[in-house]
Amino acid sequence: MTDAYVALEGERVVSARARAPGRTRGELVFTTAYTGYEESLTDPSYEEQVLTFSYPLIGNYGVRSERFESDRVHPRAVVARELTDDVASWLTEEDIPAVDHLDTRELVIGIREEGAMQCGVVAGDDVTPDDALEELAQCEAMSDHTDIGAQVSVDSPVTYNRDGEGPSVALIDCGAKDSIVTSLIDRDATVHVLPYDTTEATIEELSPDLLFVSNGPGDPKNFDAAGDLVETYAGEIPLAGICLGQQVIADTLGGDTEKMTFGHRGVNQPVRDLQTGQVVMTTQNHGYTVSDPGELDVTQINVNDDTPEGLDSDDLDIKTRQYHPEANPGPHDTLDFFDDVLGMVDSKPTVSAD
Ligand SMILES: NC(=O)CC[C@H](N)C(=O)O
Repeated sequence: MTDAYVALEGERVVSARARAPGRTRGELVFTTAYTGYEESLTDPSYEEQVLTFSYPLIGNYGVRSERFESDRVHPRAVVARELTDDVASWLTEEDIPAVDHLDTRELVIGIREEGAMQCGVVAGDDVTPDDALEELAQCEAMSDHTDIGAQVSVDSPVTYNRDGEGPSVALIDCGAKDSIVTSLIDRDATVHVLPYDTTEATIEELSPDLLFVSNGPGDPKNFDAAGDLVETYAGEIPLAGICLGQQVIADTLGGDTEKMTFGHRGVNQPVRDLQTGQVVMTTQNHGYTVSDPGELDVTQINVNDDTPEGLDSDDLDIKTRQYHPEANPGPHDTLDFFDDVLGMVDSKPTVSAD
C-alpha cells in the first residue's frame, strides 16, 4: 500500500491511501451525489477542482465510457472513503491522482463550515506531508484562472444534426456537458458547438434561431466573450443558459454573481417554481450564484437557501437555469427545459417564403 496526503488551507495535512498516483492541487469541493460518478468526473465544470464524494463507496457498478459527459476526467484529483479497483484503474490511466481511506465526513463538515478551500493532493510510493504542503502553496484561487474556458472548450466550431428540422442553436461551449448537445439533438435541433471566445462575426454568419450559453468551470466573470455575445443579442435572438450560462447572462444584463460558501453539488437539490408552487428534484454543480438578477425575473428558487434557480424574461425571450436540466447524473424531472427554450423559437412568427 502506498501513501497519500491531502493538505488543506491552514497547513493541515490528512493522511490517506493512494489509489491513483500523482501530485496536484485545486479547489476542494464535495458532491453528495450517491450515483453518477462517471458523469460527474467527466463534467468539465469540475476543471481545476478536487472532488470529494460524500457517499462512501464510489465505483460499485464499474466504468463505462457511454456514460461519460466529455472525453476526459476534469477534476484534478478525486477523494472518497472507498474507491473500487475499476475507478482506481480508470483514474490511473487518466493520470488523475485519487485517494481513499480517509474520514470524508470530517472533510465535508470542514468544507461546509469553512467553505470550498484550496488543497494539495499527493499520492504514490515516496510522497511526504511536505510534498502535499508544497502543492497547496502553489494552488491558485479559482477566480485567478482567468482563461479557464480555453482548457475545456472546443477549438473550432462543430455542427451536429445539420439537416435537423428543428431550430438552429449556437451553443457557446464554455465547458458543455455532452448531454446538453444530446438533449437538443433529440428534439431535432441543429447544434453548432462554438468556442467559448466566439465573436459576433461567427454568429452573424450562422444566423442561429437560439443562442445558448453552456455550463462551465470557474468564475463566470472570466467569460467576457460570452458576455459580449449576450449583450449584443439579448432581445434580438432568444437566449438560454445553464449553470455558468445563467450566471454569465445575469452578470451581463445588469445583474451580479458572487461566490457561495460551499456551493451546491449533488443530485437531489429541491427547486420550487414560484408561479406553480411545484417542487422538482434537480442535479447541481456550482460554487457561484446569481446575487442580483438584473433585468431578469427570478422564476424558480432553491428550497434549501432561496438562491435563484431559474431566471426568465418574456420581453427579451430569455430562459436560464442554475441547475442541470439535462441530468446525467441525476433525476429527469427538468428535461422539459429544452422543450421550453426551443419553444421560444417556435413561438416567433415565421416569414413565409412565398
Ligand atoms: N456547472 C457549472 O456551470 C458551474 C458554474 C460555475 N463554474 C460555478 O461554479 O458556479
